[in-house]
Amino acid sequence: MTAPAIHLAGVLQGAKATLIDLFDITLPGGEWSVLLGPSGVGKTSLLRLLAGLPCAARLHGQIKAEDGAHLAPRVTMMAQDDHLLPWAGALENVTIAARLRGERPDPERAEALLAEVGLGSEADRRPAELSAGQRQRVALARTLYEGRDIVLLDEPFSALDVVTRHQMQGLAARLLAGRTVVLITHDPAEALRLANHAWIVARGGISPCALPSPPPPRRIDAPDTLAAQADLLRRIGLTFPDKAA
Ligand SMILES: Nc1ncnc2c1ncn2[C@@H]1O[C@H](COP(=O)(O)OP(=O)(O)OP(=O)(O)O)[C@@H](O)[C@H]1O
Repeated sequence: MTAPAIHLAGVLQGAKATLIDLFDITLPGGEWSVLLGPSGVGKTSLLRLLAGLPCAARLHGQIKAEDGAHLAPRVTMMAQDDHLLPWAGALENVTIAARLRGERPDPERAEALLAEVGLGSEADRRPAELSAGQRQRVALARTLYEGRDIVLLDEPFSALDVVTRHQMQGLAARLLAGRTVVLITHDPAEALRLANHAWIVARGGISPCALPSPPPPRRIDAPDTLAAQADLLRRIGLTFPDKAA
């Protein structure tokens, strides 16, 4: 089965007020869709609803795979918190979901993924012995290990230094090619590097953003990428003074 498109439509309702007013979007199958928007607007809530996880917000509307099959069994989500088991080493954490499902783990594949995220020599170290960025890379390896058709990434590279972040973006783009990926980020450069499609999430709804024509992963220093980044920054509310202050 190929990675499906996802249709999301409706109104996202928070505990006290509407979070996102009427939206109707389709996230194309087998490509990266990036969601940007202000803190607290409801991006993580949307991802949790997509994953079938408990959520304080309610969607009055629908989320469905365009191929009609159930979403939840085909989804894996990398949350903002790494959610690593504190008593397990990095390698065990990569295979934890499979083991909880009663599946036989594949340590060679897990080791290869840990090596890909630059942690080949840290396989036995527990989360408390790793830096925040290293923990985030273990969580990325765990997400990649799951091998699902639909991959939800909630600010997956936020704890990484700029060079490691660039490497992990390239790795994720390569290893998740052909999957339906939904990425939340606050980083316009990251959005422009990775997005096939980008959306701005706001109280008034969800609207698409224009992207440069070269396919991702794009060069972050290309002139059209930099111009699109300035446009995106304006759209998410940054104002540029005419002269440097
Ligand atoms: N467990 C919860 N109980 C009650 N309200 C919650 C809970 N989690 C989130 N909220 C509220 O729901 C709203 C949307 O939160 P959500 O985490 O989806 O926003 P977000 O756009 O992902 O923000 P950020 O970019 O800061 O991660 C916020 O107003 C938040 O305060």
